[in-house]
Amino acid sequence: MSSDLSAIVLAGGMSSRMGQDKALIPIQGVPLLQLICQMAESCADTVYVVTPWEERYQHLLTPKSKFIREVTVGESLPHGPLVGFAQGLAQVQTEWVLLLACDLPKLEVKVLQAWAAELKYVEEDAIAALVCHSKGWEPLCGFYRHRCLPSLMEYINEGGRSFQGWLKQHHVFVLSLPDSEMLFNCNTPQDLGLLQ
Ligand SMILES: Nc1nc2c(ncn2[C@@H]2O[C@H](COP(=O)(O)OP(=O)(O)OP(=O)(O)O)[C@@H](O)[C@H]2O)c(=O)[nH]1
Repeated sequence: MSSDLSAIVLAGGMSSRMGQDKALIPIQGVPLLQLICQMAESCADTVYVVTPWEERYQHLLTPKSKFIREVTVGESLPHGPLVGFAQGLAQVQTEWVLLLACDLPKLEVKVLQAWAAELKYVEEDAIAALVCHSKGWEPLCGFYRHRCLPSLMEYINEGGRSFQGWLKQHHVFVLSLPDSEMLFNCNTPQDLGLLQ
């Protein structure tokens, strides 16, 4: 296991609320998925894009990114971000993984890098380092220890599909909430309108 950091970017959602593929929406001329991969590259050695649709995103790959093809596991795709994350994590070798959704247009490199620098202070028994807000943990913009995989698989195999439900069973290190809107999720055409 390497002590370096890798990143997983999830790009297997249906974007049903947006009505068009969120990963392909240009933000200042750059497709959102590509933008997220560029940000992830600023702190991770390798960026893994977990998706069932490699062909659709082939042209967006950045120099340090590669695909992990998501497969069905007895249920039709999409099976949700928790299963997508587990399939990605099973292929990754680093001690820590930065997990990112592909719909975070206000992500900030300097905050990701500051958080990554804090990982050396995370208690040994913590399985993740995440921001906590009023609705619970922010699971799709934070860090996970690779050794959370057995517990994650057990939770999934018992039918669990909720990050909050799984995280509730564990100790999680609290990352400082950024004093910006960088966790803004772009889910709907109205959200997109707020960006312009
Ligand atoms: N790999 C993978 N990623 C997923 C899956 N479901 C959601 N995601 C990703 O998880 C992140 C958050 O997704 P959501 O906004 O909750 O769901 P969505 O399917 O993209 O959008 P809606 O259909 O509007 O709910 C996005 O980066 C999605 O691409 C999945 O089954 N597999």
